[in-house]
Amino acid sequence: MERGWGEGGCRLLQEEGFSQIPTARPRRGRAKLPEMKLARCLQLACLCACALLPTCAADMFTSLLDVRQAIIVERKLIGHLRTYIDEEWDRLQDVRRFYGKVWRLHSELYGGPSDGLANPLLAFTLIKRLHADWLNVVYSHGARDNAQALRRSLEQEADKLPKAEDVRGAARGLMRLQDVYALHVSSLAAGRFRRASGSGRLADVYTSAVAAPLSGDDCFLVGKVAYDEEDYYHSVAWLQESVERFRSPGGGRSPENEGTLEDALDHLAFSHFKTGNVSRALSLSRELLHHDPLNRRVLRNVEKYEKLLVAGPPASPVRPAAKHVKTRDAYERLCQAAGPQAPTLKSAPLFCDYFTNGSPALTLLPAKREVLSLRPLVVLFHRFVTDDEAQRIKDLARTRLQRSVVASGEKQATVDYRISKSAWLKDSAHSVVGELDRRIAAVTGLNVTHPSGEYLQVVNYGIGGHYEAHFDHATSPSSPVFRLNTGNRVATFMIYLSSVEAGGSTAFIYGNFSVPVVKNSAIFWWNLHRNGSGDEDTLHAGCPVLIGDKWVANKWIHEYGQEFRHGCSLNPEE
Ligand SMILES: O=C(O)CCC(=O)C(=O)O
Ligand SMILES: [Fe+2]
Repeated sequence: MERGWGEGGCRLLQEEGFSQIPTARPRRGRAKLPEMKLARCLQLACLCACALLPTCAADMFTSLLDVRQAIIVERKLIGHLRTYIDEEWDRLQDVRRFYGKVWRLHSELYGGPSDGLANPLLAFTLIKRLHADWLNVVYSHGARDNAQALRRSLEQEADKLPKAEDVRGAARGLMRLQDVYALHVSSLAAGRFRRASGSGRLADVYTSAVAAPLSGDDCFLVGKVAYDEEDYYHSVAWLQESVERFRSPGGGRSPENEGTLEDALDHLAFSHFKTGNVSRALSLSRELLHHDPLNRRVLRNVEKYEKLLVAGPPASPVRPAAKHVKTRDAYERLCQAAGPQAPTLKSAPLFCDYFTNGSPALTLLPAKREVLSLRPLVVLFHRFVTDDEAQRIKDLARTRLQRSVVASGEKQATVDYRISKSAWLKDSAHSVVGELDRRIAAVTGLNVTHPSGEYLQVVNYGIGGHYEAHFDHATSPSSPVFRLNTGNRVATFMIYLSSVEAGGSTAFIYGNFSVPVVKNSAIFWWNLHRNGSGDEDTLHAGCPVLIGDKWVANKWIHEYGQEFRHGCSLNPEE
């Protein structure tokens, strides 16, 4: 929960003389003023409802459980769109019938060899048509009624729709996966999870049964999120993909798109300029002028780029410096290769055994213990819970999940470096919680009843969900960890309640190993030395989940209450 370093502030872009793209661009063909007001009201109504409901669509991207709810919403919308299409289809069939009738009259009777108007019936119907029929067709309420019904059905789901913050969070999740797993962006946009190997060849990191390629507009949105945060390293990569897709046959305009080829070219050009690649900024801006020759801002930029242009190799974008993870390289290496790394294996006398810890509770069914590391001491317990117990715990947590927080001074805060939702379960929630407490007490030999042990914290990760390098123990005396008045968190017992298809390992940065997510197993480690000081070797992280729905449960055990169970010592090495 504690971190030794703070967050960087944010800065407004002020580039002398160059015109950046205005941020609030109107979206084509959508949300005219009254509708915008309605959408705003709906958002406010949702905010009020969210304050009252335990689970709401807020921060949907931070938990896969909430993303699953979005599937239900979209399924409903598909039904409403089907009805709309059917109704509109019938309406257009009627319009077509009217068109056919009038067209036939003109080609066969009015324009024919005999004078059609000589027939008073034809003269009458012409007068009537022009007085009423045409107006009824042209000013029909059918189209409006159908569109209104469709809008109403969307508005009914308003409180369950993702917010701008969710789009940003989901896009940031994709960029995180790109970085931590060194994924090749073109492959990712094509729906494949591949990494460039040393020889430059692409190797599959994960092969998915169904490829889900992204459109030019999908890539535009990811690039735009990066662009808006002045992260031109990511915006260049994603906007380049967007431009290529928008340029390809059939990749152009669609009613559902947020952006166009011109938007992508505009943002990509400026991103290149910002990363020092003026020649690319110039060529893209010229391409943009083909589509939008009178764009004064782009014309001005082209003039300036031409003046700035110097011969020489263009600069390539540099990945933004890590704000949070000082140990980023080690962290990413460990996330990419789950399991013990070579040096640990050679030096440590690691072992596994059946372990009773002298406890009668474990005599008949000993724990399957595997010592993963000696420094820090990390022990894995295989099959610590059953499938049913894991399911029960997740079900209990489901309705209580809230965005996870971390200690920030004396308070708690949501941060980008921990993306998950979590819930606290008391042992009164269900007998299974108390049963797990008893089992944890038996294998650790520690007192885990509240307040010597915190309630069970159940965590569900979101899109690219992770928890960057941190200590579980408090590193500052003002930390909320001390609110229980039972000292610091002396040990952690963490249970994996799910498996994942790829990613999501627990990486011990200084221990130089990572523990893959193995469903129903649990890991235990001491956070404090026996003299009460924090053990820096326990710096650890939850790697981003690449594919899957990761659930863990944390039991944090405090110092007080362990006096006769875990001896103290003045030796700082112990
Ligand atoms: O999810 C993981 O692998 C680690 C989680 C963790 O360290 C925590 O919740 O404190
Ligand atoms: Fe942790």
